[in-house]
Amino acid sequence: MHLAIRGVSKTYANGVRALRDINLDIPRGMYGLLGPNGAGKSTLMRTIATLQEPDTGSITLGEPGSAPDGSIDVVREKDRVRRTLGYLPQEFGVYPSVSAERLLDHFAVLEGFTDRAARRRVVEALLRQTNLWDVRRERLGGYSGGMRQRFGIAVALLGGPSLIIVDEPTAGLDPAERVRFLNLLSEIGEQAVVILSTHIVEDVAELCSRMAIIDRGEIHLEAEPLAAIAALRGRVWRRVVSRAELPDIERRHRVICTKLQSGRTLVHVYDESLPGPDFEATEPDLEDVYFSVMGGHQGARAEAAASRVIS
Ligand SMILES: Nc1ncnc2c1ncn2[C@@H]1O[C@H](COP(=O)(O)OP(=O)(O)OP(=O)(O)O)[C@@H](O)[C@H]1O
Repeated sequence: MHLAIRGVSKTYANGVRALRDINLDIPRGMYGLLGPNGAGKSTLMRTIATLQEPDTGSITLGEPGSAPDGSIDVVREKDRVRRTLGYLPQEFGVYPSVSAERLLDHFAVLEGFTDRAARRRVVEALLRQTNLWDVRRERLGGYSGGMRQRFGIAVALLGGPSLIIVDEPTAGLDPAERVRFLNLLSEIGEQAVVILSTHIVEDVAELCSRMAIIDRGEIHLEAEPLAAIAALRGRVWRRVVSRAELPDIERRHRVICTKLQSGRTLVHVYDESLPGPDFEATEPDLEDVYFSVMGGHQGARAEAAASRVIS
């Protein structure tokens, strides 16, 4: 499976240009769509999930190289997409007084599992896969945020989708739940196209073999995270500074980001060579890539663009 997005644009009635000429190729596996609040992630996710239409552009789901009639036109053939789509929106409601097992069984009926025995098997398998089997009889209203998200994934997986869209799933999860949720996603990514939309850099760093960075409706980088990090190697320098020194550093250097580390301020700057005697080389990570791109450091951008692989 492969999702091809070509020239997709969307302007809302209030004049906000949420998507500007988006072009992406998304292969099987975990794909991270990373960007800040308001970047256009949900707009793109809802468009791929057939919940809204773009003003222009096309989206195609199919096997790479398959006959054109074997692939699905996502904008025009909504019913076909919905049959093979699992979508976990940013917010979803559950019936708080119903148990996970009953509600999943109900959704399985809607999904077309009319044979009772077959339906029980599917529901059990999904509850086990999402690690909810032991709590299947508890009311959903008592579930934690992470348990709810895993229940959402169980619902999304009914019917064996080949395209799964997960919009900002880890916001608000505690660290243990987050790891459990990401592990579940990576397992699913072995069989399907999974698009994870998030503003959390670590989610993408830990999980995704490919990614795009989106801001203000535009794609600023499409790359393999490891290649994008490698492209920055030798160009990121660190220095511990006092808060008073910071404005001067920001004036004189291309600051990628500042972090607090055990109460001290740590600055990362972008430069082709050692920017000064007080700096030392540091191993770049995906946060450096993200903030370099968002900060518009041209060098970083050009380098990262060179690592771009169009599949
Ligand atoms: N229905 C709508 N009508 C008008 N403007 C909208 C609508 N939905 C989103 N927008 C605007 O479009 C832009 C992109 O929003 P979108 O929700 O797609 O971004 P996002 O990256 O998902 O951000 P967030 O994480 O905050 O949801 C924002 O400026 C937002 O205010």
